[in-house]
Amino acid sequence: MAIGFIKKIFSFGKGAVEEKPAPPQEAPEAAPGAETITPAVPSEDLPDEPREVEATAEDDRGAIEEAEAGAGEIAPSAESAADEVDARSEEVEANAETAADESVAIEDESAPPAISPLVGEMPGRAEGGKPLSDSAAPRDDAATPPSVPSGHLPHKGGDQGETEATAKDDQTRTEEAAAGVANVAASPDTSAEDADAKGESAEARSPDIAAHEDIAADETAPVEDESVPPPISPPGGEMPGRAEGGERPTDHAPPRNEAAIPPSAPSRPLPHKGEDQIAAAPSLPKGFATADKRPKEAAPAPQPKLSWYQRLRRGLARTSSQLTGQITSLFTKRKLDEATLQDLEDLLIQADLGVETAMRITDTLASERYGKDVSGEDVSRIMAGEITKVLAPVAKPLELDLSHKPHVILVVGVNGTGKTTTIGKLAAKLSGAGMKVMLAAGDTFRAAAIEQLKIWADRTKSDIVSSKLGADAAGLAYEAFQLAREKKSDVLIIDTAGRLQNKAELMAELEKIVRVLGKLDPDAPHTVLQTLDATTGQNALQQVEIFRNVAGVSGLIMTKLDGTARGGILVAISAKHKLPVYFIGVGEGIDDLEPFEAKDFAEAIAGVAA
Ligand SMILES: Nc1nc2c(ncn2[C@@H]2O[C@H](COP(=O)(O)OP(=O)(O)OP(=O)(O)O)[C@@H](O)[C@H]2O)c(=O)[nH]1
Repeated sequence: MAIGFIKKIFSFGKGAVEEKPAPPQEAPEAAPGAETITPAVPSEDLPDEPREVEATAEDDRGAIEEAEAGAGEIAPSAESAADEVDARSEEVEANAETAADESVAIEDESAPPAISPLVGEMPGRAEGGKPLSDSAAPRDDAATPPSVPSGHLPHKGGDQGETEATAKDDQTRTEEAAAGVANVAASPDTSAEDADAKGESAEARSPDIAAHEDIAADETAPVEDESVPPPISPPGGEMPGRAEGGERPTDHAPPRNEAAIPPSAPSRPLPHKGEDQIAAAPSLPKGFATADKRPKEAAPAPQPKLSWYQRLRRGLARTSSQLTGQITSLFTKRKLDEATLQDLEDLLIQADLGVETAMRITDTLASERYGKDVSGEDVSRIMAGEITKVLAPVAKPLELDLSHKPHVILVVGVNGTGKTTTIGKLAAKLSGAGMKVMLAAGDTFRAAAIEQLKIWADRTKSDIVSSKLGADAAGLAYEAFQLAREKKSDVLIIDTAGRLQNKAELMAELEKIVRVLGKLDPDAPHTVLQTLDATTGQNALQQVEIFRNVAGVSGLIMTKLDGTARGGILVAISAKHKLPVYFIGVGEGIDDLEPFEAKDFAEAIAGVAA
């Protein structure tokens, strides 16, 4: 009986193969030695195109055994449905024949009957993709694919040689086949069993689905609960003004009578759960809203950026506080006499103000207060006045002669004094005013310097001329000048490598740059800017001296006055060299460059209250 049935089942093979070709040809060799059939391989693992199959005899034997076992199981019920099965077999055969016409692969296939029937007995597939075995949960998708592509089946001996199906694939297919047998037997019998199968299917998916449903149920529950009016509306009723976001209580609702307020009266109709939730939300957020509305004193307020003047004052605070502290202690309970004046002069010189400025201050103080009591405030006021007198003549704007096209600015200075940064700041001001600016990366010693200037050019929308590392800086300056002329730039700013003023070779190179520029225009460079680091102190005086001689420095910019500056030196430099001081740097930002103001600077150094 079982054998006869299997034979019939075999005849499904062709049709079934069309739907789901199995790894067939090895099947005949299958011996009842197969011990296990591993869980199905997901359909994705099944090759869509012919691929090498390497089936082991053991696997196939397993498949056969499984199939037989399946058939055996089927037998009792199948007997009663034998006619239907037969009819079904014929149907499938017919389908198989049709498929055979359509598929050469299947025609050629020497699929052994033992396999085909198993595959063919996947009614679900044959009948519209119903899962092979609903109970084969893990297979689901894997079992669903109606067929292994026909190309997967070995057509010829050569194909067999090439086929290398994994044991897993075979086991999968075999398992499917076995399951199919069960289904075939069951389905003709009663549709009730189908229903059962579906029931199983539902059960099979149930773990997942049930889990989802549970979650859904869990999620739904609170919604349901939230939609239950009593817990929500009482707060609304109790605090009508707050519950509904400030809505006034209804006229009929006694303002403070909780019992009189309908427990479930929402402020507006809630057609469905979603809105219910939204409507319910105000009752919860009330607490949160209150929390949100709490003053945000906990969050640290962002520190407002100090003005440039505040930064200047802070930067010069060390100088000024040290100075004023010493001055105050000097003049406590002392009348102004010669010894006191000498002590004051020493203090001012130590503060880098220079001998000349120190003497001006003491002379003025003596003329006003000699033999009288003197307070620290008196000294600070006089000091600020005298420093202002020194600085005022040098506090000049940077003049640009735009008839030059371009006005060439050469920037020089010791390493790290802020040349490149200052160039960026200047470019920002100029291009911001609508001028056409070109930058030249004349610091060819450091790759980082070139990159740094490129970034500044990018930020300030300036043109940039650069060359490779180690290139001749003078040559680059020359080319940049030519290019700036061609492009009709208003201003060309040339960066140079930082160099110590005592390095003769580097200073000679700087000289060469100036000379080369002069070949294109005798007046070029039209401005030679030297940057001075305000934290340097006395050394800055010497720097100016030497750079002025070598490069013809025509103006100064003091940088880093926002740091622990020793600004007194600028007074000494100004008094001695009388070079214009155009700007001061008060930070690393693009806007942290301020025109130099003598009075501000003087008062900051003298510690006069702002
Ligand atoms: N705080 C502060 N830092 C500044 C100021 N100006 C420049 N700097 C910083 O000083 C450092 C050196 O600046 P650069 O512009 O690279 O100096 P440089 O003269 O071009 O340096 P070299 O190319 O080595 O000669 C950088 O970290 C700048 O951000 C300023 O006004 N204030």
